[in-house]
Amino acid sequence: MNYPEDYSSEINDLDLDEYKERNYIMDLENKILRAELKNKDISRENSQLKKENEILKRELDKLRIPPLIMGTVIDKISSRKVVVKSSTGPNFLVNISQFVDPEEIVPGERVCLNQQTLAVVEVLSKEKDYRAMAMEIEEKPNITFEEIGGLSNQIREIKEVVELPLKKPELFEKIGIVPPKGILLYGPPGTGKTLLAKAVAYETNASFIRVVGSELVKKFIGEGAKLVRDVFKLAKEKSPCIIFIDEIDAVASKRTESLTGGDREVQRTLMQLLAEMDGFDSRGDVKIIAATNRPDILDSAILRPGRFDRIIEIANPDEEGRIEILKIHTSKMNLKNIELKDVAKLTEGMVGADLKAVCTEAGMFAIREDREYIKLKDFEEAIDKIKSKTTPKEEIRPQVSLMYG
Ligand SMILES: Nc1ncnc2c1ncn2[C@@H]1O[C@H](COP(=O)(O)OP(=O)(O)OP(=O)(O)O)[C@@H](O)[C@H]1O
Repeated sequence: MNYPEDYSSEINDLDLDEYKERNYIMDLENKILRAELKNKDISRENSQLKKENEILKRELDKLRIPPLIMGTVIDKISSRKVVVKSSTGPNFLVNISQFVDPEEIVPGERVCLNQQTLAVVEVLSKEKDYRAMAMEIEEKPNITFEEIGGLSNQIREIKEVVELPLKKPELFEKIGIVPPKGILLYGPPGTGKTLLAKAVAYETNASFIRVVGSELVKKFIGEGAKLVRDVFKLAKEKSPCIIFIDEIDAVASKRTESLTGGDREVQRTLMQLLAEMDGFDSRGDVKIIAATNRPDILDSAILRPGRFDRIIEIANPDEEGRIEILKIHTSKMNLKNIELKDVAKLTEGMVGADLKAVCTEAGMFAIREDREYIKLKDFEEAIDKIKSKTTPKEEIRPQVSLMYG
């Protein structure tokens, strides 16, 4: 069919308008798609930040909770009033907080008192009692030496002084030497001291009890020495057992002349620790591993022979060490064109805990970009992020005179 000329140009105009409109719609659709992707990204980041916020809030709450006083119920006067013998000494007639079921409170029960009001705010069950007593108990921690990077010399030494006496005590008897009772690991935070102690427990089929020095003396006022006694008692029950005392400097720093109340508490706790160590047989199947970031402030009494008489440095990892640690933490990650040597070069000064954080963070960068593999750029960004959060770790060594009393 033939159209008059002016009619066909009308169709062309129509086509052009339609074309423009379609382009405009496509443009809008693209914009919507990009906005949706951006929105997804932001909400993913938002939920990540929310999670981080939750964790930080919980940490803050923990820090805000004032220490509680522990005590034992002696007598129940009425449904909401009891006499409690506090761990600090005196007996108190106190109220039971409305959050506690008064039925649970019977004479002999261990309870926690609020420091200000002295009201009973918590009842400690036997199991909870131990937990609250700053002990973390693991029947058999699931960490092997293969999961620890860059510490092969230290692992060899630990094997000699802890594993061998536990596995072959008769060897020491035959030769006629006494294996060390305790070893002290010292080095910056996050270098793998706890990891090492756990791996020793795993390799020797021992249970693992972890106590934190600062919690022994600060969590429950007046209970430090009793906690130490309980730790050793429990270790004997659970033997073979590794007792791991983290932050030992909190209970074993050099004695000062004038003692405040808090210092006296620390002193009592330290004395109990020394007495417990002196009292047990080094050929037995309880071994003590202590850790500190501050060997320079330790009281020489704890380093005497028969106590912590092996001192092992767990220093910042060197480049080889960092490669080994990175290998461990990236073993399940999908890496593309990455030489761990290059990553190790960029992470000078970082410890194991930082390197683990770098690996996780690099993975997060890939996820944020909806990628299923991780590239070097993710690591570079992750390193920048972790470096901006951490301060360089100082190396502090024990004074030689301290090492041998
Ligand atoms: N040498 C290492 N090899 C592999 N991973 C490590 C190493 N060091 C640290 N890490 C990682 O960092 C985490 C924290 O390390 P760990 O708790 O053992 O350090 P730490 O020296 O005990 O620190 P702190 O002094 O703060 O208690 C470990 O769970 C592990 O994931």
